[in-house]
Amino acid sequence: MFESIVNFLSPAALTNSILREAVATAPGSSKMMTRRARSSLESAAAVTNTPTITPDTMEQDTFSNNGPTGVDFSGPLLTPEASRSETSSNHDLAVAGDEKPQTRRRSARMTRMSLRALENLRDLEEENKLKHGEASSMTPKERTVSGETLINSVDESRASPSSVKNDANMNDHSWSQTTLLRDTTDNDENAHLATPVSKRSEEEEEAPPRRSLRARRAKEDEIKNNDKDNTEDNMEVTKSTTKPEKATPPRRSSRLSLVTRAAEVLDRAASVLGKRSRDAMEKAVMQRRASLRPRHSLPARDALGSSSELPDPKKRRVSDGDLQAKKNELEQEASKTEEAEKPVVPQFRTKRWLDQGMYTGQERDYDPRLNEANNKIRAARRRAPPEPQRKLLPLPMFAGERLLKLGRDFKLPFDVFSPLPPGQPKPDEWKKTNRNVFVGDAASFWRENKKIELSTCLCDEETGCDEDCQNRFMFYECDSSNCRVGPNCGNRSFEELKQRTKAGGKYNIGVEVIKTADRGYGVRSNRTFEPNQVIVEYTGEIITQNECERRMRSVYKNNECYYLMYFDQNMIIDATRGSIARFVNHSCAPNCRMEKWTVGGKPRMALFAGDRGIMTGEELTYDYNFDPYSQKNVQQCRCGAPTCRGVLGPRPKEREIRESKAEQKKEALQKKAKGALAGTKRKLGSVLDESTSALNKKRKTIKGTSVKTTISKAMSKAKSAINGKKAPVHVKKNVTVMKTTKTSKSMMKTKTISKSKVTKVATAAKAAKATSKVKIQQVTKKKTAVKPATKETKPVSGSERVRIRFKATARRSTSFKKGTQTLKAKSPAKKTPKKTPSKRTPIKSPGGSIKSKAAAKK
Ligand SMILES: C[S@@+](CC[C@H](N)C(=O)[O-])C[C@H]1O[C@@H](n2cnc3c(N)ncnc32)[C@H](O)[C@@H]1O
Repeated sequence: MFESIVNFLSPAALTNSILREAVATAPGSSKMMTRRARSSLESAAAVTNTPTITPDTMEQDTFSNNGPTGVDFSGPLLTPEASRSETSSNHDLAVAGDEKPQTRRRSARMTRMSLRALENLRDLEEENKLKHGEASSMTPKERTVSGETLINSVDESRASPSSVKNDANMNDHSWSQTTLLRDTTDNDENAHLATPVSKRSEEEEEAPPRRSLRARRAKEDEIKNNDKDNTEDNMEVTKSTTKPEKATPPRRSSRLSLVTRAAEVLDRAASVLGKRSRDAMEKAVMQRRASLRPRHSLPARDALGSSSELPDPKKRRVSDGDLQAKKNELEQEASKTEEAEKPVVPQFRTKRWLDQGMYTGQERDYDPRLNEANNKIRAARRRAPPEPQRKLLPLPMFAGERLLKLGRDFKLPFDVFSPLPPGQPKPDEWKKTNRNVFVGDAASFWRENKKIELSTCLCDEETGCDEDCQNRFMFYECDSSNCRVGPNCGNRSFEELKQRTKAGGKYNIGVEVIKTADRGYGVRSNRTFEPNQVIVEYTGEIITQNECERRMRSVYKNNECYYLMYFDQNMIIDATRGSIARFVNHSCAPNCRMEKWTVGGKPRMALFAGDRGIMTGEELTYDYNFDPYSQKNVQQCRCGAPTCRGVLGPRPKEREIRESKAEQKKEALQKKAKGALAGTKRKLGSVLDESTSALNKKRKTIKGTSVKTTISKAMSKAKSAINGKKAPVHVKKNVTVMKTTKTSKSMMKTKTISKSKVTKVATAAKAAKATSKVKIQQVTKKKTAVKPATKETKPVSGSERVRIRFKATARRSTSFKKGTQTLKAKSPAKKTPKKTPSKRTPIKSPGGSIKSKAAAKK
């Protein structure tokens, strides 16, 4: 292999070899040379720009010009020192000019081969001369210093086969570096330059074999035969060097590297041999000597820390500064790699243990009227030193002095008790309003009832406004204008609702929308409600009947759900845009009631808990008292109650009865109206228009009685009540217009509202009973002096006040019965809807419908 490389790399050496063969084939005549050999030499010289060593030139050079050796080679190459110096020099040049040191080594080998050939020639010459009796030009001493000696000396110095392999190792450095750099992170041991090639190279450096020329040539032939076979393998190896893990056999890569290097060196040798001058050589030698430095200045192999930095004989000549910089660089890379490989330790948040559970608010100065955020702010303001955090949950019974003294509703979080199922949809097309809004003509049609506003209950602070409260009977909410009890009054539901909802939060609002299985959306409670406690107000747009019919024809004609409800004064409340109460469904066995109350002189609707109260998570329902007005609008009821009527509204049989009775009434009224039009005196309460509206119908059914008569009757009843007689109560028989409810209040209303001519007002009896506590003889004596309460403007004495109240109560009781007539008489006819709606509207009546209907008649 060595020989083949030498021949391959050095055409000059090849030339000399051929020359030597030529001479050997023609012993005895140095000048006799075959034409073939000469042409070979000339062609070789042409390739290498080397002067052809023909016998002529050889004779000229050898014997005339250059002393004993007679060859124009650079002197230092002939000694080991010179050889080493040139190695260093070439290396330096290579570093400076990006050249590789192999160039120098091959020139040395070429020189050696040339010398060897020249020595052989000289030996042959000598022998010829001896044969021909010529004196040898060489001294015996010079003969000993023959080509072999020089070759040996060169071999000993550097140019041994091992050094060639070492060169191969150098050539393979790029491969080794690539591979070993990759291996650095995997295995530090691999980081050393302990590749098989380098190891072998080192071993051979330690004990370089002295092979004979013949052995080398034999090996050369053998390698030549193998070279062809290995060429393809070498190419594959080149590709495989880019693969990180698959390290190719070092021998293959050395060959590959040698082949590539050989191609480079072949070109370089031609240029170097042709251009290099003696001066340049001497200069290079001088530089090389200057660059020699003691080996101990190099860092230890281990200290380099990376296989790519492990020094080989050439690398050690890098300056200390470069090595240090390289070392630092590698250390930084290693540290980066270590950092990158460090496992990421997740940062866990400190667990915050619960110190309060379902009994929220018990451990704090908690105001249930405020929400959590405001309570925190409040607590922060009031709390001077920070309270030590409790380690244990306190028992509810030891909730604190404040709880024992003041008391507080137990609040189980509704979402803990009954969480909403996941994925609950929310109604998207819902426009919310929490107050009534008058739309269109409704504002001009509607007016406050100032008379009722002046009603004042007779309750005192001891009893509060309990079930006997006069205002409560009348569905009037107490306030400062009609009640003297104050905050302890129990008849201020809407005020309580206002304060509760103002605090905010789901608990305070108390209801939330849910999606039911088969009835669309519904409403359920977030908390418990006591019996008859207000839950949520029903608000929306207040519209006239005409507007309602218009909407039904155009806007809601394809709707399945209607949010219409009778309100007040022939008005309808449309909660299509309204409060959350619009989602409350119907049930034939409801747990809530819808009631209309007068608050501050204005009617308002609200949902109240039933007599059983409401538990957390219950769905809220009330009886729609639905009046479909048309078979087409009848809807199937899915309330699931055992007493379910099957449809929204009354049972079909009931409805038929209702409808037939309504027809009869209608006909009777029409007859009366015709009679009136024919010249008969028209009575109050007769038909004003031919509308088939339910509201109109209601008005038509009530016959008028004079206020005077009513008052006198009420007074007589009051007297009899005072004297211990029971006031006669006539229960209404006709249920077509009004429906009864289960509450005592509504029962009372039911009794009071009747179309009977002798309607007796239970409230009058109640009021009379209340006034029986005071002496009312004066009242009876001076009853003609009683003035209407509405005109009372100046302060009056206590007895007078009682008297006035009595009269007011009597007037109210008559207004239930005949208020409609009064209002009709007072209200302008043009404001009353006159046209009969072509299509009846399915409108709900509130649970407290009797009262609301009564109010509507006023
Ligand atoms: C005021 S809305 C109630 C809220 C309605 N469920 C929704 O999704 O908007 C009245 C409508 O609800 C439906 N509904 C209410 N209660 C029902 C019941 N018990 N059975 C069947 N449908 C009912 C009817 O379609 C009715 O027209």
